[in-house]
Amino acid sequence: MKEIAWVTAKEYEDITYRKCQGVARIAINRPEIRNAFRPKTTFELYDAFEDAAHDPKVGVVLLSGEGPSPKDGVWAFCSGGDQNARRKGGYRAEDGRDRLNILEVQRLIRFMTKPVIAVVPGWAVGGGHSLHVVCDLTLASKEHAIFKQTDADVASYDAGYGSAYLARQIGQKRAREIFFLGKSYSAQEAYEMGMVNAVIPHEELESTAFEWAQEILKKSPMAIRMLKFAFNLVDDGLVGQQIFAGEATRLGYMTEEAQEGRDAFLEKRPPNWDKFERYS
Ligand SMILES: CC(C)(COP(=O)(O)OP(=O)(O)OC[C@H]1O[C@@H](n2cnc3c(N)ncnc32)[C@H](O)[C@@H]1OP(=O)(O)O)[C@@H](O)C(=O)NCCC(=O)NCCSC(=O)CCC(=O)c1ccccc1C(=O)O
Repeated sequence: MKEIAWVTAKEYEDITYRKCQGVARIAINRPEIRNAFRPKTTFELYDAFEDAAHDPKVGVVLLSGEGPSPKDGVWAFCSGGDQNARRKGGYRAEDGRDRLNILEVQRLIRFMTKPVIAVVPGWAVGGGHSLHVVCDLTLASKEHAIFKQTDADVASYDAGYGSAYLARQIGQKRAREIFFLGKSYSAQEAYEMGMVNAVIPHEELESTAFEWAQEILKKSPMAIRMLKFAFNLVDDGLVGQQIFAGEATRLGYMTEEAQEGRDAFLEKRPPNWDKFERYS
């Protein structure tokens, strides 16, 4: 198996952040508690995703979990909100305020122009399950990935992408079963349901994810972002329309016609539209 020459992009406490050949890899690094996230983790995830979103050299992001746990050797992608940090108004941050800021991370994954691949080496549970759902693609460890929704066990409910969008992926009956019963599903079962793209031998999981990213990087970045937002549009309502239309505006800005509009304003003259085709 070829080693990937990851270079650390930034040091954090709760996550790792690396880059290599157009791919960014962000991983939660709290393996002793199955990579549960506290507000600090989500602040760091947001910061790293923002960097990856705006780095012109990055075209694909991998989201994963470090492991295995030094305590018992078990692998995890993420086990959701850290229940130790949970208070009445959300998850207690270092500033003493209670937050639900994983939802901001979900939106960034959803709305960024680049595909995000969930690389699931072990448990994907609760809010960790929702995180894989919101990613564009999911690759799962054949031996260690387990998918489970425990939200209702701890009186939580991701009522957005984690549940309703999951139902768009695998159907209403299956999604309701996952949430209402909270059973564990293997990578193969998750694949058969349609919420996992491929089941990969654990040893090859990361290299396969990297290869998938390299395949995506061979495609037109414009086509990839238009496709991502086209896939999102129908489920994202007016925000989906806004984002897709924003990309259409970007393409419009690239035309001579749009440049004539800008130039005419700057030159304090009426725009000359006559030279542009009025397409039927
Ligand atoms: C993940 C398990 C199924 C793994 O089981 P197992 O392999 O048997 O390991 P354990 O012995 O249970 O766990 C090892 C160790 O880790 C600790 N731990 C595990 N998960 C968590 C956690 N989420 N928080 C805190 N600690 C955790 C566990 O206590 C053990 O510690 P020891 O000291 O070694 O004993 C199993 O661990 C499990 O079921 N975990 C809990 C899963 C869970 O219920 N997660 C929370 C779901 S709710 C949620 O995620 C909401 C967050 C969210 O996305 C959201 C949704 C909607 C609005 C807002 C939000 C938001 O912003 O939060």
